[in-house]
Amino acid sequence: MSNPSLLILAGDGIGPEVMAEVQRIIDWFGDKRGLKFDVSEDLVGGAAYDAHGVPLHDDTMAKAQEVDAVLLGAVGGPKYDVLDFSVKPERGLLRLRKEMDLFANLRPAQCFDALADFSSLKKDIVAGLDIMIVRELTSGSYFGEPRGIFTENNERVGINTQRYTESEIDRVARAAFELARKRGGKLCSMEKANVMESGILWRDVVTEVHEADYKDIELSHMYADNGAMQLVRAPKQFDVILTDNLFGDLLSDCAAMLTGSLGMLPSASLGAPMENGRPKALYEPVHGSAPDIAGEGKANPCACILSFAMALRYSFSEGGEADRLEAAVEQVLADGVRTGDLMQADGGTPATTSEMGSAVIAALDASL
Ligand SMILES: NC(=O)C1=CN([C@@H]2O[C@H](COP(=O)(O)OP(=O)(O)OC[C@H]3O[C@@H](n4cnc5c(N)ncnc54)[C@H](O)[C@@H]3O)[C@@H](O)[C@H]2O)C=CC1
Ligand SMILES: CC(C)CC(=O)C(=O)O
Ligand SMILES: [Mg+2]
Repeated sequence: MSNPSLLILAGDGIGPEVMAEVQRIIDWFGDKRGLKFDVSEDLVGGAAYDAHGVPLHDDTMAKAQEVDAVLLGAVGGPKYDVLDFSVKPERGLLRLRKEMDLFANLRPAQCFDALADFSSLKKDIVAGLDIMIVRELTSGSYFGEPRGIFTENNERVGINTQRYTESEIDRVARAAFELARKRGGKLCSMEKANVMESGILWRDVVTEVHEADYKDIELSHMYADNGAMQLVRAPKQFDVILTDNLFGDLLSDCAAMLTGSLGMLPSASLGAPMENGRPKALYEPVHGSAPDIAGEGKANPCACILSFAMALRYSFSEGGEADRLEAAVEQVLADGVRTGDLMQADGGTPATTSEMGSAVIAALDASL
């Protein structure tokens, strides 16, 4: 039988820096655990634009459709801000998400004990925090038509459209209810049903799905603005949060700071099952290309490393190995190893991106 296939799209800014550490960890699993992958690499975002004049080449898109999973670093950067929106780096990522139909974006926010002091909130509010944000990823404001910058009455008008169909809400709601069933049995759905028709439909459909198939789950609804406030007031009231594309983007960056740093947050973008029964999948950190620290060896690779742990769990049925990798990251943090984003007042050991990667590998070795 052939090895499972992985396509690595490191992208821009700190993307290649954090992905280099993940590649060392992939090699470790091959050498030490006999878990070998057929790894190929390609370009996305600004890197693809520089090479091909488009943020995602058709050949790369085709490869992404064929592999068992895609790992992505990050896209974008100030160099590309002047580009027409149709070829901006971020469009490459949006195209991947849309054409792979990765409708459920799982963004766990977990506060490791060693980082409870780094949160923007008091330790007792975040210690032990473990929530899962399920963000709809292929529709809503980032994809709705019409979109563009038009001229009306001699002035420019920028338009984006928040659009959701029942079936789009239904499928992501089911994904979130299934997760809630495996976790704490609680789901909070967030929208703005008070001021948006798409929010009214969202609330209706989530309620219908609940009534039909998930009555064992405790369902609540919350306006997303209150949700943002509750998330920083008392985050442990939540288990699974279900929300749309735009609100999910904002709420998950907000949740990042509960865990200590945006550099800690992984994500899995999942679609419908493939022939092998595993979902179509792309794994990527929640953070972007961090141009302010790119090229300096300062980036925290943990978000990308933990995204690979999610790949082990969801794409390769290797829950035990995912646990091993997550425990290694937790151990390294407990040992006080700190990239710059985690350096505050606890006098930990400063680490570069690659020193953090080496520490995780040492912890993996110690786990054998
Ligand atoms: N999935 C993706 O590829 C995403 C791409 N972007 C793009 O990235 C570019 C920069 O966007 P920003 O708004 O600055 O967001 P960002 O997430 O790149 O950075 C925000 C802040 O967090 C810090 N940060 C992020 N990741 C870090 C890490 N691993 N270790 C240490 N510090 C980290 C950065 O230094 C910066 O101060 C833009 O072009 C944006 O469109 C933004 C978000 C997601
Ligand atoms: C396409 C991305 C740049 C949007 C974003 O910030 C995200 O998905 O987290
Ligand atoms: Mg974002």
